[in-house]
Amino acid sequence: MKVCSGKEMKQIDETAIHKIGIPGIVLMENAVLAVVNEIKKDLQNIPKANVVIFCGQGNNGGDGLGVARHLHNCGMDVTIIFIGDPLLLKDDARTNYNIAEKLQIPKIILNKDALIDDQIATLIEKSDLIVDAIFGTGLSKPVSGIFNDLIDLINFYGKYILAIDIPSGIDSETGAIMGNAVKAHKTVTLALPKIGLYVYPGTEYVGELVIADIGIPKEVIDHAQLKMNVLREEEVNSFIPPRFPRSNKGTYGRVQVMAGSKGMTGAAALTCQGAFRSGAGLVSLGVPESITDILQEKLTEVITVAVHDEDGKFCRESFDDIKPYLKKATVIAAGPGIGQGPQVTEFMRRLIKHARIPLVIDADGINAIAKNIDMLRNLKVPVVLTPHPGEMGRLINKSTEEVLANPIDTVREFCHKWHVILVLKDAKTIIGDPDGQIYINLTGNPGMSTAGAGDVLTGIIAGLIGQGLNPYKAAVLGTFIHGKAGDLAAADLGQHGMLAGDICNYVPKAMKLYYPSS
Ligand SMILES: NC(=O)C1=CN([C@@H]2O[C@H](COP(=O)(O)OP(=O)(O)OC[C@H]3O[C@@H](n4cnc5c(N)ncnc54)[C@H](O)[C@@H]3O)[C@@H](O)[C@H]2O)[C@H](O)CC1
Ligand SMILES: [K+]
Repeated sequence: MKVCSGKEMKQIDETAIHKIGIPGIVLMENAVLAVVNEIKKDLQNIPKANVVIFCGQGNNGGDGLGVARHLHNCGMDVTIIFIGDPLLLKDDARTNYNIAEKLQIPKIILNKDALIDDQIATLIEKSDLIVDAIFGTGLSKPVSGIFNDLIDLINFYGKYILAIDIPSGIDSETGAIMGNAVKAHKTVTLALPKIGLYVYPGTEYVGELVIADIGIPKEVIDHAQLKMNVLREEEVNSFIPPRFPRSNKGTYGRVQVMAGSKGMTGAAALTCQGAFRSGAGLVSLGVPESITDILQEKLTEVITVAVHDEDGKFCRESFDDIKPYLKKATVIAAGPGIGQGPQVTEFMRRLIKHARIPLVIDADGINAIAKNIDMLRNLKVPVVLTPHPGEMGRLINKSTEEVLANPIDTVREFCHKWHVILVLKDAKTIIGDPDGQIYINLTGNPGMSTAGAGDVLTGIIAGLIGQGLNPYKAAVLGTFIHGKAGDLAAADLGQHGMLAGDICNYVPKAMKLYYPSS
């Protein structure tokens, strides 16, 4: 599903109004009715519920004023708290204000210099529900003064809070908290979800997210050519590579894994298992000679190929040994547990230079690239890199903090510059492609912060590419399934003790949720 910034939403809104001819008040009324619908569900067991609606002087406030009218009509006890100057209201918001005034819905007007007295606190304390319609996508500067104090007060009483479009105080494009923000239990976002609802820290203020259709034509949304996306549960099935009744192991690809070093055999094993668990037909593991026996012992289904070894690590000559096997493979997964050093870097350089099938590169494979970024020049095949923020920082000579301060732009710029697919792993993993498309992943949990989880992801993505999925879709689906497997593992075992191997073992069940015939 497409996701947008406030600016993009405004543009879409204007196209619907001015080019298509849908009156703005129709869109606002659709928004209002969607919010009212949610409120009725939330308050169904409370007769004559007490609702306080905080309204700003923009269109978000206009939505809130419309909601006040409908709830008043249903017999609820509604109070509007309007912050700002009613004379500055425009168009549709003014219309809803005038209607509320004619209906004499109880209202308190606070100008921006007003003092918040006990009356407001008492109203909040007595309420069954608070509606936050102070700011929506039009938030343009940090929240201060009376707005800041009101937000503190709204959050203080622990009442059920429903935010319209986006909790007031969150930047719709970056998810930044602009000084202070309403901590909602539910957010009803209008038309398309806003980026800031999915990105930290804003995402922690959203509560349950409801996406409300307000009648903007599909054509208008398509025309906007939005680049931000989330993969929603109902879309997953269309990404999963099919199983065919008449097929054999060759149908589902051969993944060539290059992983492991002395003391790091587990990384190689998990990568191979990740590939198999996501549905790969064959997995072959190229591994430094001295640790081959250990991996043969660990891995029953995997073919192992011993390659030249220097101090238990891959080296320049390892590539010559693996070259004949690359001809038979569909995709390469390289990097987990390979360690560091000049020989490892040289191995990675040769692998990237000569590969003629897609590559998925993780961990020390990425560190090798960071030492010699020129390896990424003139790529002839799709390359998927799966860095965590630290590895990402090394790729672009920035600190982890700098990467985390702006993860989406970081991904976008790197993908564009180097023509690669990037999976920036974090609590909300971001997946970018060279054309500027970005997915924010919504699955996963803190239990997945455990050694080896990344190796499993590398294997899953490679396994999906092996089954014929295009590498970007494989990166998006692989990240989603990896997170879902983690969620299933956590549901069964709890977050504290789950292991990377558990995540791997739940991958088949995670895929089965979206491909039930398997
Ligand atoms: N998605 C749609 O198609 C529809 C959205 N609707 C709603 O409209 C808002 C966006 O409305 P807009 O008027 O552009 O902005 P806001 O209401 O968010 O606020 C603007 C208002 O607030 C002032 N302001 C901004 N930041 C601050 C600040 N930090 N301190 C004080 N004042 C501030 C600004 O100057 C303006 O006066 C969208 O979110 C939806 O809720 C439509 O109702 C339906 C169609
Ligand atoms: K709001």
